[in-house]
Amino acid sequence: MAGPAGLVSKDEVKLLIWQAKNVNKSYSSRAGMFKSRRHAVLSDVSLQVGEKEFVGLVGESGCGKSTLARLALRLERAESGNMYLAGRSYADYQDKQEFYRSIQIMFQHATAALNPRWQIEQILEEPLRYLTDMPPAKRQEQIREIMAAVSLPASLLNVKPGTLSGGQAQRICLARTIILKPKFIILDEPTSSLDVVIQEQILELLRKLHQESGLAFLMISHDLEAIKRVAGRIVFMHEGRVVENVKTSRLHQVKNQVAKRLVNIGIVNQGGTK
Ligand SMILES: Nc1ncnc2c1ncn2[C@@H]1O[C@H](COP(=O)(O)OP(=O)(O)OP(=O)(O)O)[C@@H](O)[C@H]1O
Repeated sequence: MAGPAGLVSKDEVKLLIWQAKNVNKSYSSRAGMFKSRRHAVLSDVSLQVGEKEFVGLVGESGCGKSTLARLALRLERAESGNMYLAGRSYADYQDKQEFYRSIQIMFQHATAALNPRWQIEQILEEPLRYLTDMPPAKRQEQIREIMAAVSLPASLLNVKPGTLSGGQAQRICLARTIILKPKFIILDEPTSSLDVVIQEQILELLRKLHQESGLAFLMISHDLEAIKRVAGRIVFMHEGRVVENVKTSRLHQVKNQVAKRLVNIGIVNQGGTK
């Protein structure tokens, strides 16, 4: 059984891949013409992801999920607290390349970031070229391997993103996220912009990738039903705090009232609970 506050059970997970410990983050907002006020977005957030785990992070819009993801990727700094990747504090990663080889994120609307002028092959090669010393022949091999892993034909390598279907484009984004074989992968709303049929296919693909690769994933979503399909453990956030942490098979046992409501409703909409 999962423990409190987003932490894994020591009986079930031996090695932690990623950890946020007592993280706090706030932003300034205008309060009148000359004043600004700080409001807390993350309050004392602790969350752990173990080796080979697939963890879901669910909560209402604005509760701080994406902020946590941006902090995890070092795109912003926390005011206090610590984060750890593969047992090392973020402060110990002086080498940016080493850090970003170990952790990758797929953002919501990732397909919009696919360079329309590049062929798919160039798009997939870019992280290998800049973050590894891999020779060209090995890069080609890796690209073909990753296309097979996301169930796309190698013939698509020569086309540009504009010719792809929505589902194919999402698979390419996923391929680019995992091509470096990072230790830890964050997926921020990976299916929310897709229609139901494609959503289903991408969730199935994620399940397959997780099973076959044994990598650790954290999937952020409003959609508890989608998270239930892929995650072994689910962490609930509410107003910047982790309020519940439970194995997916024991969702019926959640105690926190907010989490209970979300479990009963199933889906959290952009504007709050349905
Ligand atoms: N750069 C920023 N400056 C000021 N406020 C911000 C900034 N980024 C996020 N916020 C605020 O922080 C809160 C949390 O935002 P965040 O995007 O992390 O929530 P979320 O749970 O991911 O929401 P959603 O599911 O809608 O993406 C919101 O109130 C948001 O307006």
